[in-house]
Amino acid sequence: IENEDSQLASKGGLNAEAETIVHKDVDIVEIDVKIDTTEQIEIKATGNAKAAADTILKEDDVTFDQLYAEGVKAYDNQLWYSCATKIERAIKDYRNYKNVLSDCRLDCSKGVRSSKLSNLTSKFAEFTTYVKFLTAADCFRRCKDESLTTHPRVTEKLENAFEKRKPYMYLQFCQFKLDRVKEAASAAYTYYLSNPDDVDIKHNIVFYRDKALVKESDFLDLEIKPYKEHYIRTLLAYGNKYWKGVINHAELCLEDYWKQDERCRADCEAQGRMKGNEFSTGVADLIITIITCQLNCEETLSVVYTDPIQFFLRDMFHYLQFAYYQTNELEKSAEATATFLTFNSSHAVMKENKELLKKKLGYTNDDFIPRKEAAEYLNRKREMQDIMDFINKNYKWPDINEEVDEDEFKDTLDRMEAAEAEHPNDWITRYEKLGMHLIAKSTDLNRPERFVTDGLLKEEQCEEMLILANKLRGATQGSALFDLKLAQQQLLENPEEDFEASLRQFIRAAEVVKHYTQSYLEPESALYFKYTSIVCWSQPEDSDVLKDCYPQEDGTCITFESMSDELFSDGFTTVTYLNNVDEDGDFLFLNENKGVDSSFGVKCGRTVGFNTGDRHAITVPKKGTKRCAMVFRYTTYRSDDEKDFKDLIVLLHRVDELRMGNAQKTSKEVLQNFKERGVKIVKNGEDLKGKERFVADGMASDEQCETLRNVALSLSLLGDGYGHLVSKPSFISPHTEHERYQGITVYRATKLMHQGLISPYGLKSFLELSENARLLVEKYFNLTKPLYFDYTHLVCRTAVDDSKYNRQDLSHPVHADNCNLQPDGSCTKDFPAFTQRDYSALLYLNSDFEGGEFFFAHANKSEQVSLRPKCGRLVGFNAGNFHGVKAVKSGQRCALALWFTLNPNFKELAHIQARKVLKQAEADLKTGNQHQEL
Ligand SMILES: O=C(O)CCC(=O)C(=O)O
Ligand SMILES: [Fe+2]
Repeated sequence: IENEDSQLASKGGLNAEAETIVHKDVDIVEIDVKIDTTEQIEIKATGNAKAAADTILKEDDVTFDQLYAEGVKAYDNQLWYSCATKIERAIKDYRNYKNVLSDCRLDCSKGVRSSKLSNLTSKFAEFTTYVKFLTAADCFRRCKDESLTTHPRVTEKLENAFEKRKPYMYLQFCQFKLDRVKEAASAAYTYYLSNPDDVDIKHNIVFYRDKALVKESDFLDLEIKPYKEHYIRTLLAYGNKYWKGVINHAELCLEDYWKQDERCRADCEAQGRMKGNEFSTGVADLIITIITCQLNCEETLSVVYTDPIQFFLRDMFHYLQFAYYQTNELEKSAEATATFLTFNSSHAVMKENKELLKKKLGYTNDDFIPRKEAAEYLNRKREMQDIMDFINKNYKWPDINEEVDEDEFKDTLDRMEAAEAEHPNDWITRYEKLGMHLIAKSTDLNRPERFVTDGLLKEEQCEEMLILANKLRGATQGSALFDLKLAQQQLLENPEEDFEASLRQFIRAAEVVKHYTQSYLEPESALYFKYTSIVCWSQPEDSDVLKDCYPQEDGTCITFESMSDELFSDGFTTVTYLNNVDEDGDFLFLNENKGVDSSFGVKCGRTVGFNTGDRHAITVPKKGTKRCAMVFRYTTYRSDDEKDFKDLIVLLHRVDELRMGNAQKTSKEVLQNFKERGVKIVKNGEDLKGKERFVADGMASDEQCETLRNVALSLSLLGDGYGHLVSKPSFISPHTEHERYQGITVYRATKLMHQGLISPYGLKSFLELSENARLLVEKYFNLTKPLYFDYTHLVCRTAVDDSKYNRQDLSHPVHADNCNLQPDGSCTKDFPAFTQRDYSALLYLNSDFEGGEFFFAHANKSEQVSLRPKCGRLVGFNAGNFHGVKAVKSGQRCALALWFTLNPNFKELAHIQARKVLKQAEADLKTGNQHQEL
């Protein structure tokens, strides 16, 4: 029989764990305990009169709250004996108290103990639930009253202290002072297990071991539960190949485990407090807290030392299976096998073991019956998980300001105020969601209107913008400048498409930064561009030119005296960096004494905003390094709006029209051409119940589908280690946790081809299929203006847990691609939707998966018509149509997703670059040249 020996052995017994506690050799001569006693002192608030009375009360009547307070007092007074006994008794009484409560919960829920209300019934359904609560409450209170002679005063703080084993810290010290070193060592160890990060306790343990010479085996966990002890002994016996011992302890471990699990779940009822005064919402939220707590029991109980042990419960059946096999109790071994497999049915080793047992016992599958307790346990766990999955998807969680009661009201107000300060307005919050993160605001930066925000440009946008920076005009004083005048001139001379696209990127980036700035500043009137440029700084040839002046972001260098001391009412500046500068190159906000108020490093996408009159400077980067940024100036006067900016836009349109006009073919011609190549329109708008919709088959061959699928998956083959090249693929789908979602853009694919990780053929297919799709959509809808790629994404969605779950969710919820679908069914064309998208298409690459149908939907999100994807099938539609994707229940669904725009400003630059790179690669292939760096 096989067994993952190494895996089982490496679970680590007592020794392995003990090492982590005591290995650090710290030299301590005197034991040093720091205990903050202030918080315990206030526990004594039971009142002096009562405390005095307690001393004459029978010992049994004193409860842990008082015992603990008295113990701490004795500690303060250095009465070590009293301290040790009081604290020990407090611990015992607390344990007893907790046990009574969970016994009561269990007895009441099992009906072992009845309530005086048990005869109360109602024929009305709505009262049955009430009666159930009433009966349970009555039972619990009576039980508590009967079982506890005196009632402790328990606060949350006190309970936390006991749960975190804080009394053991005192006990440890008092025992030590009484020269009971072994007891002290165990108390210290017990405290350590719940507070493994506590440095003091680690030192003390080292002291006990090295200086007081306490044997490792004498460090006992004084709070250990029987099942944990049996677990440890199971492992020890297993290590010694003492199979009878393994069986004995593993069985005892499980027996106690089931009891502890029941208790743990029952104790969850004490979790959480009811919020608000609305019955249904208060109770419902509480129920969710309870279920969440119950789902955590497995992890809580699997902590034997300081961390949860993975597969603790499941692996007990592995030990049992193996031990029973060794002692030739094959039926029991088979039972353990069956039980293990209910935890994990696809465990390879266990499956092999099962086959072996089948042969030996002449068993069929039906003879493998798991243990009842385990089967029940797992059923319950799955049920709870399903409920919570469903809740997480569909439940309306409380809003912040919903149902606040008096006490909480102030707190809520404070929180709202804080949130308000955090997010100056709603726009900024929305930007944050897009990864644009405000890292410092004016209140942090000492002067009004200053801010620093990260993430305003993506890495690829920076790269594209640097292409423009490379066309910079003459260096004066170490800075060089690119402005829109120069851009226009160059475009006229040489209207290349990639230059055109870079300029469009620049304009778009400028618009984003302007919008962000305006949102942040909330000026009375709108902001207009006054000046837009790209400035790069590097060390000047002659370092003297920077000697008596402060280099500025706009490329100038001025004296401190010529800096303005006043903020302008109508001038604002932003600087958005285009590259990462590792050393130097910092941005500095200055104060009136020439000092630095604050400074920031330079990285792609970071944006600094300030009033144009504000004092600032930069440090010039070290030799050989360039520091580039887009520098924009704004005004609040419309009449000052930058003329160059507008002229450039007009010019770009003209250049584009000219190029497209030359290549235009009629729709009829193009569609005929597609038909001849085997493309068939299989469904039109009428079939699909919507105006601008169609389905075409034959848009890709099996071979092309396969090639594209490989391109889509090439990223995940990379794994880590290419962090500089690819951001980690997002493995969990943004839409559902039941699917993995991997995608690749044209930009990434081009980079990967350059690295030799995707073949030129792969990239070529990617571009060709995209272009065919674009052309078909443009011509099918008979558009009179050219249609451009806006964004192209090759994506696979993979079911992670196969069809085990009866999934209620969608692979992609109903949405439109260019607006925000509102609950009332309307769709608003505003931020953060990609409003520039006019048409969408999906080219499917395979059909060997379950579920995953595409569907068009009504405004209320219900299904209208659905389609099964298959290789070569294309669905094209107006981007305003509502649509979604059903759950991918098993297997992997890959598609080429394409979004198009009629606005040339949003042209996806990556296609143009990719074509260029590909052309070069093909030429190189012919001549046998190596690729050159991008
Ligand atoms: O994959 C599909 O069928 C549709 C995906 C989609 O609608 C989207 O990504 O916006
Ligand atoms: Fe979509």
